[in-house]
Amino acid sequence: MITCQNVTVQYGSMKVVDELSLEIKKGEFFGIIGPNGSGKTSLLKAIGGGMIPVNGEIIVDGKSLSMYRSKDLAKKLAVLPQDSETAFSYSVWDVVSLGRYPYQKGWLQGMTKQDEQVITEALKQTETYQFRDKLLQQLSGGERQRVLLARALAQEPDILLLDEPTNHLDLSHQMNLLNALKHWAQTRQLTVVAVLHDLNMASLYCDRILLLDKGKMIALDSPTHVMEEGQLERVYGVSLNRKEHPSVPSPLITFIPERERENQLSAIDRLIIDRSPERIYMKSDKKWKALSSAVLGAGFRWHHAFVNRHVNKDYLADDPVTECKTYLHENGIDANDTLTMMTAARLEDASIIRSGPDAPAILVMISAGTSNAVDASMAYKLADWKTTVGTINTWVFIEGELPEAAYVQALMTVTEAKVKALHDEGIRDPVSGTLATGTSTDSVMIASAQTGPYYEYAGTITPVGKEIARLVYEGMRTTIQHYKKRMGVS
Ligand SMILES: Nc1ncnc2c1ncn2[C@@H]1O[C@H](COP(=O)(O)OP(=O)(O)OP(=O)(O)O)[C@@H](O)[C@H]1O
Repeated sequence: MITCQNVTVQYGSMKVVDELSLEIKKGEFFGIIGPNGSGKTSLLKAIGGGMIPVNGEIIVDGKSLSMYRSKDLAKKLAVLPQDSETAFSYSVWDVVSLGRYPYQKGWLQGMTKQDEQVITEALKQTETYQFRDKLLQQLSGGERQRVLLARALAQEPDILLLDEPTNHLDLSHQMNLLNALKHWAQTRQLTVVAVLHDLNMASLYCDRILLLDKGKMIALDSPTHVMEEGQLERVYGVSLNRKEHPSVPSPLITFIPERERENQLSAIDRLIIDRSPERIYMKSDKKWKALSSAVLGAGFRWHHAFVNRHVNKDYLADDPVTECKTYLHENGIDANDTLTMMTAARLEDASIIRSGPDAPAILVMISAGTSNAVDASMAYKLADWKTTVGTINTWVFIEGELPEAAYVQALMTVTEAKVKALHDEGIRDPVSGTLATGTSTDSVMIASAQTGPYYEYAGTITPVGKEIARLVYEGMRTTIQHYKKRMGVS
């Protein structure tokens, strides 16, 4: 529907769009992204007929743009420019009426009933109908933006060109506008070409995205392919992370601010450890990114503080989360920011050990009781609930930067080392009599400071994985030996 063939746009001798060739399909939501000055607006202006390329050709619906009469082009294509115009002394109704100009036959011909219907519909679609008698100057920036969109819609175009349409709009109006554009593209085959600065909005709404840099095409593809971390970092010159959107299959881009000037002490040395029979409490002035199955703060979360709380074997609360928050509150600990686990195991037996000087910097905490030890392969034979709670809680703090996949590998490494330690300590499932692989209520946390060396993987083949495995294995054995000694078993 729109074809650009070797299009070059210049200001004086400066090329701002450089030999660009592309096709935009009917009914497509097409995004243009790129840094400031990369030529997005210039390309949009050229497609809208507002700038004439010095080279190449733009074809709209099989006809060269240069062959269109201006009224015919205005019926086909409407533009929402970047800067709000300053025709402030017009009423909103009059501004939107201008959108009907291409349909008027003579100078003095008034509005037809149909024109009025189209204007009313455009005002309603953009939620500006209530402003129809107001002057443009009486509206806010975002309301004016929506009136100008209504004017573009009043042209009843097949193609809508929008330059940063969400500028000035609050979150709900941004979403409303983009949802409406997407809906019109899908239901009315409206072709939407939008310059967008917000990469996540572009990722969520566009069928395809053109990434421009210095007037050249860097990529033109679906959001999944264009939103490639390295490519965006090169073009925008910033550090960023790509994640997956939690509920739709679109990439999400998050930016990484320049790091705070790092304290001379390592993140592990900055952990203050407060240990008593009632709890093991670690806190830091620095936040750690943790993946855990904790009672409070489970999943991936950032935390300043960590609590491993001892509870009695007969602990029972209808709502352990609320009970846990109350406990923290009563002890002057901020519940919002504190990862919290519980264990019936005695904390006197717990091990807190640190890696050696030549290994990756890691701190491990393990508390363990094994009265409810279980062999996972026999667990289906057990009753759902046993009152004897032991629980092995394992914390691993890693001084380094880990991608999320490495957290999962670290989790496997911890589990493997734990199972081997239980095996070598001869811990058995009291019901089946077979060797235990854990207890029935174990919990685990992997935390990384996200500063320091980058560890792409954390399986047992890697130096960081080897050290995690060694510390967890040794710490687990020591803790279990303390437990056995106190219980008087060998
Ligand atoms: N009227 C003009 N005269 C001369 N140079 C211009 C003019 N308008 C834009 N330019 C230059 O052309 C280049 C491309 O500008 P353009 O507005 O197309 O970029 P953009 O990608 O839309 O940028 P932004 O994200 O800042 O809106 C820039 O270097 C800009 O300075």
